[in-house]
Order: sequence, then C-alpha cells, then structure tokens
Amino acid sequence: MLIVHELPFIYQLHELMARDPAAAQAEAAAQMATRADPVERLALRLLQAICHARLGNYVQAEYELTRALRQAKQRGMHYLVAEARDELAAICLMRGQIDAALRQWLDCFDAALQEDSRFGLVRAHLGIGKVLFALGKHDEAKEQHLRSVELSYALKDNSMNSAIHLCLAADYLKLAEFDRAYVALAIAEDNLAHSPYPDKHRSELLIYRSQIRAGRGEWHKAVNELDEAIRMATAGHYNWHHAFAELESGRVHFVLNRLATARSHLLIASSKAHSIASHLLEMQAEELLYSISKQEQRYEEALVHHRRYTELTLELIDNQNRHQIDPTTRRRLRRMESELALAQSEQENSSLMARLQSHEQHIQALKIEAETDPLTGVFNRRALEDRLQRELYTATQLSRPFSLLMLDIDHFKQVNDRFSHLTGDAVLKTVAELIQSCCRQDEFITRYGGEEFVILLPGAGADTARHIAERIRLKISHHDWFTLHPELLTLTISIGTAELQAGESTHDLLARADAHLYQAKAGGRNRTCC
Ligand SMILES: Nc1nc2c(ncn2[C@@H]2O[C@H](COP(=O)(O)OP(=O)(O)OP(=O)(O)O)[C@@H](O)[C@H]2O)c(=O)[nH]1
Repeated sequence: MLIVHELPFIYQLHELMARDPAAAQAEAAAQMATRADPVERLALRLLQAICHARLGNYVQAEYELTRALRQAKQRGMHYLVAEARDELAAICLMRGQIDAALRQWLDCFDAALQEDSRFGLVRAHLGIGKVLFALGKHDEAKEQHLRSVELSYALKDNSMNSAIHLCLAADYLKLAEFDRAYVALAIAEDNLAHSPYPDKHRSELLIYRSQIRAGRGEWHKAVNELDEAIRMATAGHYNWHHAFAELESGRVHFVLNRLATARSHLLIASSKAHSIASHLLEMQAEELLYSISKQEQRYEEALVHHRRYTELTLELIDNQNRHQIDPTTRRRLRRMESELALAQSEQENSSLMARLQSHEQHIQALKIEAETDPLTGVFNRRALEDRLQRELYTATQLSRPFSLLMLDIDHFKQVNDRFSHLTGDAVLKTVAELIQSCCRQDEFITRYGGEEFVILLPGAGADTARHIAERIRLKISHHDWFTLHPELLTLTISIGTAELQAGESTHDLLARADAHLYQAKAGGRNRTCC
C-alpha cells in the first residue's frame, strides 16, 4: 500500500504549507494540472483543502475535505481518509462541536489501523486527547497524549513531537503538575528548532509558559511572554493562537488590576475567536469582559457581555455529546437556561442593576455547587487551586503573612475497615464540622483528598498557624467519637503547617506543608509539625 506521506513532492508541499499556505495552495494547483495518477491527484486535492483551513477559510476547507474524504473512501486510501478526518475533526473541535470531533478522530483511528499508519494513529490519539481535554477530563487526555508520545517515538517528526508535547504541557497545567508541564514544554522547544512550524508552536509554547509563570506569581514575566506570543501569532496569521494569547493577556492584566489594558486584549480575543468560530475562547473572553465591566460599574456593557457568555455556554454544551456530560452539569445548564428566560421576561419592569444581581447570584450558586465537596460541604480541591493562587497574590502584594495547614486523619483506614465505610463517611463529615468550628469566615477549608484537608489562613504567620492547628487537633482528639459508633473511642489527626516565604509558588508551599505533615506522621501522629 502506498504511503502518501512518502511522496516527496507532497512532503515538500507540506513544508511549504507550514511557512506559506497560500503559496502551497497555488503550487498544489499547478502540480494538479501536470499529474494524472489518481492517488497523487487526491493527495494534492487534500493538501489544497488543508491550506484553506490554514488560511482560516474553514467553510471552504470543510467542503473540500469532505469531498476528498469521500473519494479517498471510495478508493480505499485509508491514509488519506485518516488525514482528512484528522483535519475535519480539528475544525469541529475549534468550533466546539465536541461530539463530531470525537467521532471524526475515532474514525481516523480506524482508518489508520487499516493501513497500519503510525502517523494516523498518532494523530487520532492526539486528537482524542484534545477532545477529552475540552471535556475537562484532563487525566484521560494526558493518557491519550502519552500514548501518542510512545507511538511517535519512531517517527522522528519534530513538528508532530512539538505538537504532542504542547498538548501534554496543557494537560499537566490543568492538573497543576507544573514541573511536568515545564519538562513537556522543554521537549516541545527542543523539537521546535527543527520544525517547519516554529512560530506557530512557539507562540503556543509561550502561552503555556506564561501560565506557569502566572501560577508562580511571576506576573511581569508572564506579560512579556504573552506580548511575544501575540507578536508571533499576528505575524504568522495564526488566528487561534492569536485569540488564545490575547485572552491570556487579558486574564493576567485583569489579575494585575489593569482593567483598561485587560479590556482591550479581551476585546481582540473575543472578536478574533468569533471570526474563527472558536466558541470556547470567545466564551472565556466574554466572561472576563463581563467581570471587568461589572467591576467598573459599566452595567449596561456587563449585561451585554454576560448575555453573549451565556449564549456561548449554552451553544457549547448543546454541541457536546449528551452522554459525555454528567447529569449534574446538564441540570445546571437547564437551570441556567430558565434563568436566562426569566431575566429576559423581567427586562421591561426591572432595573438593569437588579437583573445583573440576579445573574450574579445565579453564577455564584453554580460556582458554589462546582466547588463544594458533596460529602463534607467544605470546598473541594478544584476550588483550592483557584483560591490559593489568589491568596498568594494578595499576600505578596500587601506584604501580609499567609499560612496553610495540611491535616490528615490518623489511621483512618482502620475506621473504615473496623466500623464500615458509612461510619468513615460520618467521621469525615464530623471532622469537617469541627474544623469549621475552629476557623474564622475568611479561613478557607478544603477537602484535599480522601481523609486530608487543607486550610488557608490569610494574615496568619507561623505562630498563629501553629496555634490554630493545635486548637483543631485538640478539638478533634477531645470529641466524643463514640456517638458515631460505640466502639470508636478515639480519633486523632496530624497536621503540617507552612508559612508563605518570599518568591514561593503554590506548589512549593503545599509541598512544604506536606513534608511537615509527613514528619508529624513519622514522629508518632497526633501532633503538629511546623
Ligand atoms: N469512608 C470513606 N473513606 C474514604 C474516603 N476517601 C478515602 N477514604 C479512605 O481513606 C483511607 C486512607 O487510608 P491511608 O491513606 O492508608 O491512611 P490512614 O489509614 O489514615 O493512615 P495514616 O494516614 O498513615 O495515619 C483509605 O482506606 C480510603 O479508602 C471517603 O470519602 N469515605
């Protein structure tokens, strides 16, 4: 079976396409006139279609790709089928048509299997990973991307390798595994030196690197990297990258409270994203524009942005496969729809401010639901990531102390094993209540893992943190646990504390508290280590 990728003239055209899609398209048209071989002609047609996509003509690209796909299927050219499906899937994903993208990549996988095309398989894994990423299943996305790393090893395709490692970096960033993200970016960067798409991938790389910087509170470096990413994406007409970089820039300036600059970046992000039908990017830009307008008390504008944000959210979710979305999200969405309808019918007789407040409350309710641990009612780990980053930023800006506690129930497995899982659950709930009773309103309590809790203490130095930790530890050890189970006589906890040090990242701070917790366990449990 002919491996089209090995047709030298096609390979050269691919390289040209990376630098100059318009020139590649013209060259492919010229070659078409001279070639009679049906495989070669089809490969050229496909390449022309891909050029349309690279030039941002997605409707035309989709039409041409679908035609090429039909012909490739008729002729049993599975490699070309895989390639066309890969491109079609990418367009679907960019538009937020998650379900369609997933189906295309699964079909791409089948076609690649039929021809034993490693390129096709790598692309399918890469793409399926992107879909899972878009669905928020970052762990599963990472697995798919790692699989494509394995498969691509023998291909020695630098461009593909940089693309895969960029995806991996994005997964790790979402999983808050910053060190791994950093390594993935370094590998992507190594590969970039030999890739025909250096600027496109480099702009993406800079965006991810800026996210790592932001995670570490290095805001100014993040701004510089994003400026460079915007410059590259603009020069290369990489619309998606441009929109993404503007969005991230808007986000960083927003955190830095430079609202006017943030707004101008976000307006570009939103319009760029709109022009390429990237609902996901547009939605995020509109959400931030809404927050900025509200903060500046420009309520009329805020309402417009919120409307657009809600519309896009609904559109995105509507596009997703119903089975891929868990029932809670769907219920939340239905509620959001009715809320929107309600807001519209109230339009005439309520003031702008009142309507905004109702949107705000609704969003607040959704946010609380998404950030709450259902068993204990305290915040979950997802909420912690967000909050911790903000607290670190505030503490640094105000030069105010900040500490956190990491707390773990001792020998909790024995509670489950001896008295049942239900008793274990009741213990977890009671521990959460007892912690709450020892904390102030602004002290943020989260269930970090199974029987582990993290508590954020804004304004607390090391001594105060130790004092609060001891108060919680004693409260729990003195509690009448037999009320939960007659044979449960004692229950203790171990705590590690850490006070924020200058220049420390969220990851470092958590790691230090974790190390102290480990010391407390190793030292015999039922104690606090600082
Ligand atoms: N009941 C209940 N148990 C849970 C939940 N989440 C995690 N666990 C259990 O928590 C236990 C944690 O056990 P280990 O990590 O071995 O720790 P441990 O027994 O507390 O021992 P040390 O931490 O070393 O003192 C496991 O048995 C988990 O199954 C939950 O939501 N409910």
